[in-house]
This record gives sequence, C-alpha cells and structure tokens, in this order.
Amino acid sequence: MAVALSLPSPPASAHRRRPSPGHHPPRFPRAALIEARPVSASDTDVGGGRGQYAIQLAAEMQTPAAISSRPPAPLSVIPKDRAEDMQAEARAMARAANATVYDPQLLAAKYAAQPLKALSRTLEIFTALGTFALKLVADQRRGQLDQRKRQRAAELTKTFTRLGPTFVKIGQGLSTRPDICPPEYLEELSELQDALPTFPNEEAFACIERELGTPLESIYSVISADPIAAASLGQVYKAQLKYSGQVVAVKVQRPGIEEAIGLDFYLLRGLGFLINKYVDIITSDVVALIDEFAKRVYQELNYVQEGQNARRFKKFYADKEYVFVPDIYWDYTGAKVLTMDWVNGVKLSEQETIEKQGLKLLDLVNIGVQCSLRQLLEYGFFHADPHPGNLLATPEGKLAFIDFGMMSETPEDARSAIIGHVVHMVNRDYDAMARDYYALDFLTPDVDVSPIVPALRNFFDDALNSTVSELNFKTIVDGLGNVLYQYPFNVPAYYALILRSLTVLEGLALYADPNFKVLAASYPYFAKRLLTDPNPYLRDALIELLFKDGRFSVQVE
Ligand SMILES: Nc1ncnc2c1ncn2[C@@H]1O[C@H](COP(=O)(O)OP(=O)(O)OP(=O)(O)O)[C@@H](O)[C@H]1O
Repeated sequence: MAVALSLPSPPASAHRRRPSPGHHPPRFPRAALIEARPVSASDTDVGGGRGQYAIQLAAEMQTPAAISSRPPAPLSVIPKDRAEDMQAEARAMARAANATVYDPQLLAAKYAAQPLKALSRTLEIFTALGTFALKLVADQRRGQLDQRKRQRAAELTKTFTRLGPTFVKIGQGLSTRPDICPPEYLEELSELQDALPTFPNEEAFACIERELGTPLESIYSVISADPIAAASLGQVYKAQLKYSGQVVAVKVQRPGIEEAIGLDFYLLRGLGFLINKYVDIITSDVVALIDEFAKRVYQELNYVQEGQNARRFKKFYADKEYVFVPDIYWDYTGAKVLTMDWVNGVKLSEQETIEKQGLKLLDLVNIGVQCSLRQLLEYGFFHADPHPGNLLATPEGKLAFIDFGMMSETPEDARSAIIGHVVHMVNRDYDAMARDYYALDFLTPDVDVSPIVPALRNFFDDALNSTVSELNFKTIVDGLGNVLYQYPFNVPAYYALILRSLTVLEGLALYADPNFKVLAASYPYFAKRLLTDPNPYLRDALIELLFKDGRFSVQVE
C-alpha cells in the first residue's frame, strides 16, 4: 500500500552541492513514498510505456552523505497530492474492475438461449428500419427523393432515437460521414448528439450511490434536480463537491445499457455474417467492422477509462493556455459515474452566442485545427469524436474539450507517413504518393502500386488546378476515397478517424466563413514540423519539397 509521508527533501540540484555549515538546504514540497507498482496509462508521458514502475523514494536519501552521492531525485519524487491522486485513481479502477467488455462469443451464448427476446427485438428493428426503407422506395417511385430528403432525414433521426443507444451511436457515426450521407442527413443526424430522452433522476441518483458506495449528500453539497443534458450512453448533472466547493459535471450511465446494446450487437453481428456470406458487392468484412464498432462503444461504457483518457489528453495541453480540459475527480468516479470539472462554455455550433460574447468562431476553429494536428501527428493520441457538441468555447476564449469516451491512436510511423503524403500531394508526386500507401499500412508490399498512379493523377490534376491550400479538405478526402475504393486498400480505423476529425472542424469553420480552408490553416504546422523535426523521413520529405527534379522549387513572389 502506498504511504504518504511529509519528509523534507532536498532541491533537484542538491546532490551536486554540499550544504555549507549552518545552512539548511532548501526543501522540496512535501513528498510521498510510493510503493513500486505498475503506473497506469495516465501516469505516463507522451508515448511513455505503460507498465513502468514508479520508483520508491528511499528515506535514507535524507542524509547529507546520500545527498552528495544520490542520483538525480526529481524523477522518483512524487508530490503528495499526485500520490493521493494516483491512489484515488487506483480505487476508481478497482470500483470499475467488473466493467463489461465486448465479447461476441459470450453474447452469442447468452442470446442464443433467449430466442424469443432476440426475435422480438429483430422484429422491432426490422419494422422500424423497413418502414423507413419503404418510404424511400415510394419517394423514388414518385420522383420525390430529393424533395423529401430533409423530412426523411428527420424521420430517420427519430427512428434511431426510438431504437435506443446502439442506433443513436450508429446515427452519430453516420452524422460525421459526408462520404456516406447527404448534407440533410448529416444535419438532422447531428441532433442525436445530446438532446436525447432522459431517464428518471431517482435511478441516476441511486446509481451514483451504488457505484460510489456513499450517500449522495456526502458527496455533493448541491446537485441539479434534473439532468442538464442527456446523451446516448448517459445523462449529465451539474453539482458542487461537498469537500472543496468545486462545480462539477456528473455523468451517469443509462440503467441497463449493457443489456440493450449487447442484444443489438448480437443481432447486428448475425446480419453482418449473412452479408459477408451472401452479398457479393460488399467486399469489406462486415462482421469485423461491427466488432470494431462494438468494441469502441463498450469501451465508452467504462467511465474510469474515459477519465484516464481525459487525464492523458489534459497532460498534452497542460502548458497551453488556450485549451481547457476538465479534470477528473477519482474519488467520485466509477465505471458508471464520472465526476469532472464543469465547463462553462458554449458549443462551437452556436456561432451567434459565441460572437455575442465578443469571441470569434474562426479563432476557436483555428485552435481546434492546430490541436487536432498536434494530437494526430505529434502525440498520436486523439479525440476521435470531435463533433460540435464536444467542443465548447469558454468565456475567456479557450477551446474546451469534453467527452473522452472515444479516443484513438496513430502509430508513430504513420504520423510521419501522413506528413510525407501531404508533401507528396502538394508536390503532385503521384509515384511517391502511391508508394506512401505501403508506409501508411494501407497496402501490403506485394501489391503493385503502378495502376494507382494514373488514378491519383486523374483526380488530383483536375482538383489541384489551383494550389492545394485552396482546396476543401472534404474534396481531397472524397477524391482519395474514390481512389481507395477502386483498389484493394485496407484503410486502418485511425486514418478514417483522422479524416473525420478534420472534416468536422472544416464543417464548423465553413459556417463562419465559406472560404475557410483547413489545409491553408494547417500549412504553418506542416512547415514547422518539416523544418524542425529530426525524423529522417521528414528530413527527406523537406528536401523533396524544396528540390523538385534536382532544382530548388520554392517560388518567391
Ligand atoms: N464537463 C462538462 N461540463 C459541462 N457540460 C458537460 C460536461 N460534460 C458533459 N457535458 C454536457 O453533457 C453532454 C453529454 O456529455 P457527453 O458528450 O460526455 O456524454 P456521452 O454520453 O459520452 O455523449 P455522446 O452521446 O456524445 O457520446 C455534453 O454535450 C454537454 O452538454
């Protein structure tokens, strides 16, 4: 067990100097003695390995002799409040030890034994989605498909809401996929973000008490009588912590949600299996896609994991005064309850309210673009659900992030490869672009990329008539998507999420300024990385950018 001590400790440089007689060395802040134990992901630094061990601070290090010979101490010293926080996090993890994980075999065994339940839900889903599909067929027959798009999109949104959390999650996913849905559907489905039906407060409060093992009034001095927002998996209350007076947001999970989504994923997986077997035009492995999606949704159900994601994310931006990430209160967090700082902010989708406060939406979007690029291409750990409801403008003009349930990681090699790919695109070097697909892990080395080169040339020579920075990101994504679609590409999930996160920001910016260009806003970031990063891949990319066909290719106007 970790023991908190209040030992006076020497300053970081003390081991190099002998203290002069009568002179007491300046002291560290109170330190804690931590037993060696695996450090959680949130304790590690950027790219730091999990499973490292926190090192014990030996009490003997307090002797003057030891002071002169000891190794540098700061790495091993953990301030008392940090130590207490780590213990609180460990307690929260213990509370969440039984959180459900996605296990398709277990679900199959469970629901195969409940055929009536499975049948009744199948009927419910088929009736709802079948009725919707019939309306579309009727619209098409009457030639009213375009005319009725908005109405049908609103109906689909209602249908997903009625069908419950799994379908709300599917609808949310679709709402950020301009490559799959027309704009009317994107707009209507984005309503699924947080105006969802609530569940009774008594159930929510009982859940908090059960999860945290203590009465509500011993945790919060005040808690809102009703939820402030209801989202797909939970609802959020505003409260004040009894011990510190801190205003917090308390997210409470919907009761019985594992049961509801478990049955749906069992049924969807069955459908995926039939599609894989009988529908030849769909070449992707639908079961694998469903499994991937289900795994993510289940991860979102463990709020301790979400808290750890928030902490890791917060660490990246700790020194950035223009970004706010709510802190997590571990003692009031478990698998189904998450207590974090309340964010006093306005959603980025509410441009008018933002501008009334004297803030500029475009400034905030710019912060968002820079943050996204750093998350994606530097830290490799990114917010994979940056819909407008999860990005808030604070009254001080900071960009606040919330909802860390869905995060994704970009492998290190892929980060450099993406930057290289952008350089090759700007240079219109289609051979190099095609070769990048190996480095990006889209193609195995045995696939011949030569037929891809003309396809890339066809699209980009047309699209890049003007300079790349003048193109909409979405145009490029669509163009690349078309090329990818025609060849045996296997696009990793993180890549689709990267595209999605930047298209969402571009979508937001276009509301404020129809001429906003994400790529132009990204140029300074790319330039800085290329000029300063010692990674050999990026060094080569810089040389390729500066010298084309052996000639210096930068034009000074
Ligand atoms: N820290 C916070 N401060 C203020 N409001 C918050 C905070 N966290 C959440 N909210 C409000 O609650 C809503 C739902 O929260 P959140 O998005 O985290 O829930 P979720 O169930 O993960 O939602 P989603 O369906 O988007 O996955 C937010 O859109 C926001 O309005």
